[in-house]
Amino acid sequence: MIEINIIKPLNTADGEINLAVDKKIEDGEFLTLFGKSGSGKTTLLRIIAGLEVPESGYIKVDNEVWFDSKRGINIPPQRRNVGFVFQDYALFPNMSVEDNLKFALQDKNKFKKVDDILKIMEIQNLSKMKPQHLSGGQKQRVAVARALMREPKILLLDEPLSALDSTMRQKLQDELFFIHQKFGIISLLVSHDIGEIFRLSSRVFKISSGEITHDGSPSEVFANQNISGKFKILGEVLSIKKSDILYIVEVLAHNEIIKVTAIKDEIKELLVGDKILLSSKAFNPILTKI
Ligand SMILES: Nc1ncnc2c1ncn2[C@@H]1O[C@H](COP(=O)(O)OP(=O)(O)OP(=O)(O)O)[C@@H](O)[C@H]1O
Repeated sequence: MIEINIIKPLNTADGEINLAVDKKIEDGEFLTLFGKSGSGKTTLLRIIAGLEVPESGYIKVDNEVWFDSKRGINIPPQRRNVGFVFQDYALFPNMSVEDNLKFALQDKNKFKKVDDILKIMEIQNLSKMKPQHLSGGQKQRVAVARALMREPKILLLDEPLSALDSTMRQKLQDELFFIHQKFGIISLLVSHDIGEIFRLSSRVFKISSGEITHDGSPSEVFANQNISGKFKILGEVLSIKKSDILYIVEVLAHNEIIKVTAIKDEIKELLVGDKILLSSKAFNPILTKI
């Protein structure tokens, strides 16, 4: 279990805000941090990894104190049992895949583990290759493999899949979920992709200006529980155009563009780029084999 109660002032484009978090994260949780750019998501991961120091508070993991401002405790990053995966892979370009993984090992007698992890991630065939010859999906698999080398208690995933195309993204989502289950790791993911969040997370923190405003399951955090629609689909607003007394909203959902008519009240707070839930009460689906 992670117990975190910290405050850290952040200098943002909108002035100084306080990143203030007081939460417990249980073993086995797959937690996603969701929120606007600059709300403090990456900083929270970096604080847990020991790469940023809070102004005050404490972080305990399984009753081991990693940080306590009052007691002057701040365990360095290399002694915190975390694996970190970034969007840009951060692999050593001049080292082979195998050497990238070996580098992460503290105990050099454990080289056999490299083979085990290569096998689990299905990248044995890449072991002698250098990162520049790998595709984005392969690089990210290597980055996840490297993060697993020290058997982390916590896996910190900072938008790890956002540079990948949707097919590769879904494949790696499945793999991240498999790893999470297999190793019994607490996974903390930063993601802007609502589909991804629903697929992976057991719990979501919605962060706004440094504060966790919502904490719950994906459907509790995103879906309006009062909607009793028979059919629901997540989408993103592409455009909002006025047409006589109505508005036409173009929504991207599962790579399809859907045009929806809306009244003024419905589009009042809607902006292009907003994630939305599209639902219908009277719905008669037609099944077609493809
Ligand atoms: N050590 C620091 N001291 C003060 N301010 C910081 C520090 N680190 C980051 N910030 C500021 O805090 C704000 C939040 O940054 P952070 O990277 O955590 O946001 P984010 O929610 O991850 O955004 P994005 O989705 O764009 O990655 C930014 O405005 C950043 O400049």
